Amino acid sequence: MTEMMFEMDDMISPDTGVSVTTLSSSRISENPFFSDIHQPHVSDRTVNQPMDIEFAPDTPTTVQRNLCLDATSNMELDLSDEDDDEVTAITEEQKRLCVCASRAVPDSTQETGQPPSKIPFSTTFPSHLTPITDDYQIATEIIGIGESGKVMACYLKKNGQKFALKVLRDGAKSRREVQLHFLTCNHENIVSIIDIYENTFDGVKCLLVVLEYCEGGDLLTRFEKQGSEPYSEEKVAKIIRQIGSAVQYLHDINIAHRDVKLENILCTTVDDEHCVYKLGDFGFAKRPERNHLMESPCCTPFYAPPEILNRSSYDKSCDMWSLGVVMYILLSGYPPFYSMKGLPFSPGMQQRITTGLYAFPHEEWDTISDSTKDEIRHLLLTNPSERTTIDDLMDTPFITRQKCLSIPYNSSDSGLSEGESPQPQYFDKEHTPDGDTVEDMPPTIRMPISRKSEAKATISARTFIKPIVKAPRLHSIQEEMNRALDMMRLGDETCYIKTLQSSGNNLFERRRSSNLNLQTQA
Ligand SMILES: Nc1ncnc2c1ncn2[C@@H]1O[C@H](COP(=O)(O)OP(=O)(O)OP(=O)(O)O)[C@@H](O)[C@H]1O
Repeated sequence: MTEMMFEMDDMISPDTGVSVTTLSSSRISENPFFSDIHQPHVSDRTVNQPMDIEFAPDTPTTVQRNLCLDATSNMELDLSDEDDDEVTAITEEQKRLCVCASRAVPDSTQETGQPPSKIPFSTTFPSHLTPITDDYQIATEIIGIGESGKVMACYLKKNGQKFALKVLRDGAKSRREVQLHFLTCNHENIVSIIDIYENTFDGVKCLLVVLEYCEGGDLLTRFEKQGSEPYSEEKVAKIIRQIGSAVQYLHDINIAHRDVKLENILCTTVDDEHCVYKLGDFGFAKRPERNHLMESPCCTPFYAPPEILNRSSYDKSCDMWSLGVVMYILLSGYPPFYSMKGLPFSPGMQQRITTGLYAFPHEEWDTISDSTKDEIRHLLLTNPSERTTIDDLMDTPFITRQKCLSIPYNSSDSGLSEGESPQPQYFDKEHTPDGDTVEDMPPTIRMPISRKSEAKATISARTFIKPIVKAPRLHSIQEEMNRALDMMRLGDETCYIKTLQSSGNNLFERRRSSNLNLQTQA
């Protein structure tokens, strides 16, 4: 863990003083954080006037369209990884943005559909410079907490419709997040951006992103609420089909999301049957330069592919690995790679990820069809060039559901004859992952098979999970990991460095108080 680096979040968590407890929406009040709102200090910039939005309650994209058509404020970005030829005159960009936002948006009740046609790139996004409180009432209700802070509820004053509000500290990284999210959010399986505001609080410039509210919450919370009981293959196929459609759309226009995980999959409703799954949080999204591989470390360790942990160059296929991890978790209730000691990350876990060593333990996986397990194997291939591409995945029977899933388990998969239990094999010293003792390593199954060498692949029985070692519950690890990430996130761009006074650093506090004591004694 100590060797890993993650991108710094140059976002802030506005200290609203509001309790993290979710409050009932009936207790809406102006959030104190926003009561002190004032105009940005850049006075020579064209300022958006409050828009006269004709609001259609069930179609948030109408607001987006109106926002776009009304937009007069576009910020040019100077992102080092952007191609020069994409920086065009603001008015031209604006026109193109308006065209893209005015497109008919597919009916969100459809499970999947044709993604909108390709959209042009831009280095700008339309934003309001007026106080958000002109148009929205900010509630004290916290609807989610992430690395960048709280996501709050807000209500459009005109009609009381509920939205989610994400507050980002203004900076190159958050502008990239908003830009890439804005450009892609017309896809029905990507969370829609409704409005963007640029406001300043206590001298800190912020981007306030109003998002469509997904009342079903994030998939991790939802999954765990029902006890992390594995979902059926059909249900997982539905989720992967929809999120895969979003990823396909992103990859088509050369954007890697780089943080596909259960927390970033949002559910439009609490009702399973009508739920549409949407990809959110573009905090790590990146468009690699043409013919260039990405290098900046990113991702969340659970979902991070070997090439990221090894700090090698990587491409969009990192999203495919993460999709494989999502699929695995939803079908079993635990992640394929985890620390034997319940830690958020360990050298042993890193070694298993980099060598692609994971199991399909019988208890949960015997009832899962071989073809589905094969899809996971092809997603969790350590060699990114052999990994299933999104186009391949969207064509598989698992997604298209053209073939029957219930293929009986074949014990020969694990190299065992019928009725025979897997015999523990142990890593030799060379292969023992650091941080996990040899005793921690038993029964299992098989290494992922390269699609290219599939025909002649010998299935090696490898061992790594002791039957009694229960996969840790996701949330407890997640919380621990978030704490670790909070301390560790470093980026290739802007860093937000706390002052010594606000750092809460124990050593600093001790030295300061001993220094004070010395001064007092003197
Ligand atoms: N549009 C939305 N509707 C409902 N809940 C949302 C919405 N957006 C975010 N949330 C909730 O807030 C949480 C954090 O949101 P998000 O992932 O965007 O923030 P983040 O700070 O970028 O998180 P991360 O820790 O993944 O970097 C989500 O996991 C989800 O529970």
